[in-house]
Amino acid sequence: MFPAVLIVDDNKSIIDSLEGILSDDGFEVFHAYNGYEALKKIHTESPDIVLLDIWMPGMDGIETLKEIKKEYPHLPVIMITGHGSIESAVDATKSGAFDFLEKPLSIDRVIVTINNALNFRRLEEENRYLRKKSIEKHSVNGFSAAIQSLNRQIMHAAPSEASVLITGENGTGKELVARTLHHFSGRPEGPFIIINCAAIPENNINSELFGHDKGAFPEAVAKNKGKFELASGGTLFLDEIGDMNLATQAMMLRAIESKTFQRVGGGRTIHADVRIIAASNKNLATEIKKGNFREELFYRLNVIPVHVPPLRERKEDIPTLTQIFLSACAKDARNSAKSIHKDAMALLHNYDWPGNVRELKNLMERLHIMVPGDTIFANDIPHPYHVGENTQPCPGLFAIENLKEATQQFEIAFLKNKISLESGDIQAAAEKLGIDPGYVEDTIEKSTPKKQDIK
Ligand SMILES: Nc1ncnc2c1ncn2[C@@H]1O[C@H](COP(=O)(O)OP(=O)(O)OP(=O)(O)O)[C@@H](O)[C@H]1O
Repeated sequence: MFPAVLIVDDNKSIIDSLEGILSDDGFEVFHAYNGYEALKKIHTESPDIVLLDIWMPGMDGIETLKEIKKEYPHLPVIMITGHGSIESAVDATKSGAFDFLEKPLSIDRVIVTINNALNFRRLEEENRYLRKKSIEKHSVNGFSAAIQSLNRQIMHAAPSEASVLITGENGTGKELVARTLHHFSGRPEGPFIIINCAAIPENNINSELFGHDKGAFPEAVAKNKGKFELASGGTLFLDEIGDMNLATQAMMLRAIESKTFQRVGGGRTIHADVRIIAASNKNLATEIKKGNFREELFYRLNVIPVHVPPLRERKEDIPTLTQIFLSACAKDARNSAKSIHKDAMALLHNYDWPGNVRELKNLMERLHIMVPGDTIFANDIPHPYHVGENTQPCPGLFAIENLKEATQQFEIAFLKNKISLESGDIQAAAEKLGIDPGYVEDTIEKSTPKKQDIK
């Protein structure tokens, strides 16, 4: 398909000559003699680019540009200016014009500028597409009340410039929350820079955070920007902030408070336009009491506290997350997503997930690869996850010397396991085993110590 260009000029001879040149170069060309007509043509012909004269009677080029940008913010517009009207052209670029061309028009420059604008538009579209994909990929998924409330907090906190402190166990999704905050902030186009505070080598920390000038220390053979500077215009994510040493905490506090810093070996004060988001899996209040964390820094970071609960406290999210991860694996591998049998799901439900969502995601990736069929059954789930199924059903079974007692112990463990696979539903477990639910209930009840039995 040929790119379509709309030329807007009240001067017929300019339209004619541009139309001739651009048609010869393979463009589809439309024209309009004034701003009103241009807006209509954009609506009916959907051009890929507009060449717009600044000086026109009635609605002039700048006004037309503003109207175009209101409705079609991504449509590139190149202004055509008379000789000596550079100031208006600069105004136009401030109002969203891609570039300007000065009369008399040079054919080469017209073609180059149009191609630049089209390339830019293509890149922008690609960028928007990738951003959308990335937002989908980075959504904090789950229908539990806890996740719904977390998403509401994210939406409230994101547009503000205030610091956010995210707490939660490993693998609960703290980095994901930080990325989502950045996506929905007022600076989504800016960089998202991560500092893993637990992983920076102590001897290098200043330079890592604030950069260094050439010659600052023997290894500094060239100037280097630190993470603070790299995050300018975007978000700086301080992961595992609880592991930052006290001296670095003091420097960090100074930089956050003054919004300025200096490179190592550099005298110049650099302004940092950075939004701070921090995360910790440690209880910082406890760390303050122990003298490991600066109280002032805590208050600086904790302007908006956000807690991500562990997966064991929101097990109702497991089916949704499982499905999302299996679909993502299938999409990456370009094959179809596997489903999970309900016995396998019961196992996932019984497990406590110490590694939280990361552990669930890793398990799904493994099962997607290792399970040959379309369905993941309970016996496909690796053993550590068979909680309640008890690979060691009755510890000490062989130490029992009485056959009747050993049989009873085994029976109890066996029944408990089947009940847990049915998510606690005795009726369903009994039905599967083809026995009377009353019998199952009695057996389990007999095995449960009564209050008066507990001395
Ligand atoms: N609610 C969720 N929906 C979808 N994916 C999630 C969710 N929560 C976490 N994940 C995924 O789980 C993995 C671990 O999450 P993340 O790295 O954000 O955890 P974390 O709390 O920052 O971990 P750590 O404390 O170890 O740094 C990531 O791949 C993330 O995309």
